Order: sequence, then structure tokens, then C-alpha cells
Amino acid sequence: MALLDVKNLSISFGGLRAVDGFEMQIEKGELYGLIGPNGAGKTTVFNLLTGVYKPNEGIIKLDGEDITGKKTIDINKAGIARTFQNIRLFKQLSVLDNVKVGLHNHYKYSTLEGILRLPKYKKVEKAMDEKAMEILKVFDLDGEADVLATNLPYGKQRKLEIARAMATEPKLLLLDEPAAGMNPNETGELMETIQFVREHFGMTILLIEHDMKLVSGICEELTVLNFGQVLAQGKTADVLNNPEVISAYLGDE
Ligand SMILES: Nc1ncnc2c1ncn2[C@@H]1O[C@H](COP(=O)(O)OP(=O)(O)OP(=O)(O)O)[C@@H](O)[C@H]1O
Repeated sequence: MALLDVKNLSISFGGLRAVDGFEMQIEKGELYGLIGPNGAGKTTVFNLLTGVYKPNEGIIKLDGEDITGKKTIDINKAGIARTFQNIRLFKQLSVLDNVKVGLHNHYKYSTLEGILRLPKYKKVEKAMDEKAMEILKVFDLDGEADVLATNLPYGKQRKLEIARAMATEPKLLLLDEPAAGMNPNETGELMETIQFVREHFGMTILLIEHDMKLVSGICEELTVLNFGQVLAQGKTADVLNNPEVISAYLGDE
């Protein structure tokens, strides 16, 4: 059974069918790329997978569970976490606190326990600090735990966003253009981070990316979207050599 199984997914905005009959199956542990020209509908697919938009048609199953049309928070609890095209960190919080935000699905105390700083609150906060530090160590960000997120260099902000997503303990990690705005060195490090996350956590990863070096370097499978529809799907090398795919990209220049 595929970890992510999407069938006939569609959404329209006014007269525009932004995503049209979209299908995709991702197996556990796969590193999968979603590519396509600007405006093809890639981010809209992510927004459908994460409950930001409800589809007009179609079914989304995660690990056998129907998550179609559920709220974002419930989809995150079911096991999908994401990062955004424009990094969305809590910029005025510390690196440690950003990761703790991601832990809140799994660590609970009541509002009253929090306001009154009761022993349960203190115990849970301590456990969260320890867990967040553990995650930061894995991402080699523990040295910057107390730094405000806004003061991290760009590449590390991206890494922190991935660390925060991983703190929610997802089954599937969605990365929306992780290399956007990066120089070649930062992109190289990002590729290593993504491969590390896949290997260390056995994570299944779906990423949207325009950087073909990154896509061909780390993705095993690809889906190409064009005008909301799947243009090609399969092994990365085969898809990138597909003449229809090449012409869709040249048409975009
Ligand atoms: N909320 C919305 N309301 C109206 N139109 C929308 C909405 N969201 C997306 N669209 C339209 O749907 C189409 C697909 O947009 P989307 O952002 O998914 O493309 P994309 O493939 O991610 O593009 P890019 O690579 O430039 O980020 C575009 O024409 C966009 O204008």
C-alpha cells in the first residue's frame, strides 16, 4: 500500500481548474519530486494535501486513512508536515522555541496548568526542552538554540523549518521549493540535509523544486504538472528525458 495515495484530485478557482484530475502514489521511504512550470498548480497540490483548500473532487489517503477535506491541524496529527516557499518561522522566537512549537501535538498541559505554572506544566516544559534539544542536535543547530530565528543565516533558517516540521513526527514531509533563494553552496548543504532526514528518520519526502540539479540529484520519482494536469510521472531520469516535459519547460522560458 502506498503511503500517500491521491486519486482524481481537482479544485477550481472561479473558471480556472488549478488542479485537474491529479493522481499520485508515493511509497514509504521514497524521495519524490513535484515539478512543473510557474503557475502549474504545484503549491495548490500541497495546499490540498494539507487541508488549506478542500478539493472539489478526489480522495487523499495517507497510510490507508482518508484525510480528504480534513482540517490542517488534523492532517498534521494524521502525519503530514510541511515547509513553505517563503520561510515561515516564528522569527522573534528562539531556535529552541521554534522547535517546541512543533512538539505541541505530542506534549500536553491545560491552559490553567500553564497560567499557574503548576508542576505538570514545569514537567512537560522540561521534557519538551530536552526533546527539542535532541532534535536540534540531529540538525546540528544545538549551538544556536538561544539565537532568535531571524538572526540565523538563510540556509540555517531553512534547516530549522525542516527541524520544526520533523518535531511533529510526520509520516510524510512536504517541502515547498526548499532551495528557493539559495546560493549553490547552500543548495548543496540543503541536499545533504534532505538526504540525511530521509536516511536518519526513514522519512518519506515530497518536494516541489525548480532547481533541476537538486531534483535530478536526489529525487527518485517525479511527477510533472502542467496547467493543473499530470504531464508525466515515473523515474526521474525517464521523466526528465521525456520530450513533452522538455517542451513544457522550454515553453516556460
Ligand atoms: N486561492 C487562489 N485563488 C485563485 N487562484 C489561485 C489560488 N491559488 C492558486 N491560484 C491559481 O492557481 C494556479 C496554480 O498556482 P500555484 O501557486 O499552485 O502554482 P505553482 O505551480 O505552485 O507555481 P510557482 O512555481 O510559480 O510557485 C495559478 O494560476 C494561481 O494563480
